Amino acid sequence: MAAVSHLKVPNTLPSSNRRTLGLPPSLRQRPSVVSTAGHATPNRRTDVNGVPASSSSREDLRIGDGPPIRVAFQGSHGAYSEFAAKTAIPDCTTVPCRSFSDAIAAVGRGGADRAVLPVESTMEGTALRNYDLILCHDLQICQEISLFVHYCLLAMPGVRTAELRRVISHPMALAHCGRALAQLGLRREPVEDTAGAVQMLLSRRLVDTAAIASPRAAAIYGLDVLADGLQDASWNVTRFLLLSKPNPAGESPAVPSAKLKTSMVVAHRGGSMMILLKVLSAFSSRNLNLTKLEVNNPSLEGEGPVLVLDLRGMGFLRSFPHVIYVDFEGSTQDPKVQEAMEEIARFSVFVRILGCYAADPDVYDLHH
Ligand SMILES: O=C(O)C(=O)Cc1ccccc1
Repeated sequence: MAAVSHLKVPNTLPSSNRRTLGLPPSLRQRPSVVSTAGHATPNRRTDVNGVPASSSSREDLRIGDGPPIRVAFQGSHGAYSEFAAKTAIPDCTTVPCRSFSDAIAAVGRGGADRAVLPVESTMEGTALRNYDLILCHDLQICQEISLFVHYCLLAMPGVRTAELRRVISHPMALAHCGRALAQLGLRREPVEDTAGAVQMLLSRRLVDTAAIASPRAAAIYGLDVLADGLQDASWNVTRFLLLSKPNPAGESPAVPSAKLKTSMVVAHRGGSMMILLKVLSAFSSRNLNLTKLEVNNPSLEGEGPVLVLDLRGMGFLRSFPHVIYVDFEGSTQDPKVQEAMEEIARFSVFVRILGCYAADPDVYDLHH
C-alpha cells in the first residue's frame, strides 16, 4: 500500500461506550478499556441480552457446539497478535505463522478459520502494510479488536541493563519505543515478531541483548522484565482485524445487539481533495458516521499504485494510483448506506466492500 497521508476522522465513540475501570487519569478521556486482569482468557462484555457485544454471532454459535475456531497469526506464541486473537475469540485455537501472508494463506487453504492482522496504531496511523494484504486477497473483515499495548524490556535471567548492547523486536515495537531505547543507548535490530525475539534470546543465550515484547511473553518464556511501559506514548493502542473467507450470501453478521461497521476501499481518478469532499458528503448528508478516512499518497517516492483484488468473476488484481479507505457505522443492508454507495460509485472508478462486522470501540488491556 502506498504510504497513507493521515487525514483521519477521529474515532467518535458514542458516549455510552465511555466507561472507565479505575484506570489512571491519563487513560480516562479515552474509550473504555476492558480489563483482562487475571483472566486466562479476557473477560468479555455482554449486552443486556447476555450476548457478547463485540463478537459476531457466528463465533459464539460455534463456541461450545463445534471445534474451536482456529485463528492464524504472524509470530510465535506470546505475540501481541496472538493475544488479540484470544481477546476477540476467547475459546479459539491459535495457529502461529511465519508471516502475515502465511496467516492469510492458512485461511485460504483451510488451515485456519480466521487470520488476525495488526492494521493501525495510535502512534503512526496506518503505517502497517497489512491493508495491502487484505486488498490483494478475497478474505473479508469479520471482526475488529483494539489492544492497549504495553512494551516490556526482557532479558535472559540475571542480565542487568548495564550489560545490554542491543535490542531486538518487531519493527513496530522498536518504533514505538524510540525514546526509551535512545536513552538506553541500545542498537535496534528488527526481527519477525516480538515473541520470536524472545525465543531468539533463549535459543542463542544472548546476554548482551534485550527483546521488546509483552508481559505474557516474559511469563511464557521465563525471561526477566527489566522495564515495563517502554512505549513513547501514554496511549498506545493497536487495532487488529480478523479476516475470514467471505460468507456465501455476503450478508451482514446477524449480531442482535452491537453496532455494525463496514470497511471499504474507493479507487478514483485523482484530485483527492474533491473526491474526499464528495465521499464525506455522501455519508454526512445521510447522517452516516465515519470512523476512519484515509487517502493514499502516490506522490511519495517508492510508493506505487495500490493493488486491489476485484472479486467479480474469477477475481483479478487491479492497480489503482488513488484510493481512499473508509470505515463507517452501518451495514450494506441499510438503505441509506446503499444510497451512499450508489452515489460514491457514480464518481469513483472502483469500490470494494472489505467487510461488515460488529463495531468494538473498546480497548482491551493486557495488564489491567
Ligand atoms: O510481533 C508481535 O507480537 C505482533 O503481534 C506484531 C505487533 C507488534 C507490535 C504491536 C502490535 C503487534
